[in-house]
Amino acid sequence: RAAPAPLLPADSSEEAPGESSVDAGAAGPAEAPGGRPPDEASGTPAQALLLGGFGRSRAPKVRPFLPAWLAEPSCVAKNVTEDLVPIEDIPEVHPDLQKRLRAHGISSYFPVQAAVIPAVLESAANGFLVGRGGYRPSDLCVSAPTGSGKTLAFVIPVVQALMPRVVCQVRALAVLPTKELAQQVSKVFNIYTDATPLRVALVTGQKSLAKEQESLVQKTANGFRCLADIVVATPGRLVDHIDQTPGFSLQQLRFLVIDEADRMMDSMYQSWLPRVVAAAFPNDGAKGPPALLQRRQLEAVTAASTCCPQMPLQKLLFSATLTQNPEKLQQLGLYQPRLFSTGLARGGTRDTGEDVDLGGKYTFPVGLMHHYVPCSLRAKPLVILHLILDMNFTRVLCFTNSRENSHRLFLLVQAFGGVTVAEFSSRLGPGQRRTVLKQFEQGKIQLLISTDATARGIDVQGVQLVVNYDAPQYLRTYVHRVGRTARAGNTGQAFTLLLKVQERRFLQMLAEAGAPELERHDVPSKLLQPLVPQYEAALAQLERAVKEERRQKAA
Ligand SMILES: Nc1ncnc2c1ncn2[C@@H]1O[C@H](COP(=O)(O)OP(=O)(O)OP(=O)(O)O)[C@@H](O)[C@H]1O
Repeated sequence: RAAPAPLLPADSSEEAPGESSVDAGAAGPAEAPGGRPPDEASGTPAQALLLGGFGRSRAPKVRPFLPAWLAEPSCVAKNVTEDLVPIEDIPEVHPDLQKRLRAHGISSYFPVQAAVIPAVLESAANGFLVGRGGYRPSDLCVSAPTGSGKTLAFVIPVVQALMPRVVCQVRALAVLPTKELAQQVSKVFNIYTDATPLRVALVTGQKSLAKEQESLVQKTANGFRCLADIVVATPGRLVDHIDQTPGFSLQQLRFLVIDEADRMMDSMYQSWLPRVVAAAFPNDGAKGPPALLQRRQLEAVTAASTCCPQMPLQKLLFSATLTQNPEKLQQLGLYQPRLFSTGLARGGTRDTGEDVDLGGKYTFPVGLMHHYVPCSLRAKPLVILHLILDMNFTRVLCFTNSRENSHRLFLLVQAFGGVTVAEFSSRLGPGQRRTVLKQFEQGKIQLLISTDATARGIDVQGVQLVVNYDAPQYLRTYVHRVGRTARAGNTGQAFTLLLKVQERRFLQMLAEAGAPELERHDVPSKLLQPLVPQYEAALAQLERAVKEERRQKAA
């Protein structure tokens, strides 16, 4: 079996954990040190069949060759407790916004904010209609750990850049993968636009299309009036409005924020971006002399193309797990991109050929402690009950890999009693999901059992513990799940329950990602024993509940 060497191993473990560790024995001939072909290096004649020598050795790791902007990012400190920048040290931020920040208990910027806010403000230094010196500003990509304050890193400069606008038009669009996340981001925009004339609209499908249309445009005697400066949307609903809302125009769009950018590039979401970009340019193409500041589809940058200032469409990408795969990033059509990163750069640059290794593949919050619990399939529910009942955690977020698993575990814990428990998955309607999250935030729910619907971006204060009841399949999923705790400089714990067969691959996947070593946490059976009688009664009750649900479904 000759496995081709991965072109871009930087992303491989994300898609298929463990596959990056191809052993040399199976991988076929690899190049020997010094670049000689293997036969020559070993002195073995070509075509010779080697008997014995079955020792395994690791195939040399292929280093990705990255474009300079990816290989040489602007480095951002990752410790949000140490590298704070007092608000007054960034005087470019409008005094009203500074006041608002203080009113919300923020006296210093986190490192990612201190780096990104001035960069975005600089690109709008001459007003939002043209970039500095009339040139189109760079698109920005930001890769920083979960809970490091990426939301404010775009909210503050976008609000400030749009504050002097005279006519209401959609000038900023933030696209997020889920309704809950979009709602969370629109809340933050609302806080900072509150005392300004700017209006924020949320389009996620939580309300009817007609209701959302009413918040976007108003019919007038001679056309339509725009009612939103900033639109926060999920991709599907956004495309619905592009197609079906008369008068909804993105032709004045100045900022396109793509939060959770790696997720938004996944195949299921891909088609929304070309639709938005097409909607941001005039329909009549590039024929005829352009009107002042009229945007034209980007061609080669030449003296002629830069002499007519046009309103830029600047893309701002954010994620804790931003891909380094240039092919994936290319789909976004980034313009002279700039990367801010807390430790992503690896790979050679064309100029120096040197490696820039800033640590692991992704960075984790400094206050996060990672553990794993070796256990059998049967003991899993007991282990989670032990963690909650005996270790006194009061706000626990527990992830499973499917909504069925979430539901059953929820029914089981509920039947066991003694824990306030709820589930969160697509089984619930949007309204119910909102209520559950609110109750969890208010501390009314001790254990929230969830699918990956809450794995990304959701910012719930005070989560002390994340449990991976089912081990996540992908590295990215792990990063986001455990990132629901230890946010904004707080500490937190993450426990992953691992079956014997999962242990080696999982630990290897995390080691390759640069996660701090997972501490092994054994739960001896004598600690679980006292829970067994009540647990068995709960199992019997679960069986009855599942049968009843099946009966109701069939009826
Ligand atoms: N400068 C600051 N000082 C104190 N708290 C802050 C600051 N900036 C942000 N926060 C708080 O930190 C928390 C995490 O911020 P945010 O949700 O923006 O993180 P994030 O980097 O987007 O995380 P994720 O990758 O999980 O989406 C929020 O509760 C936010 O209010």
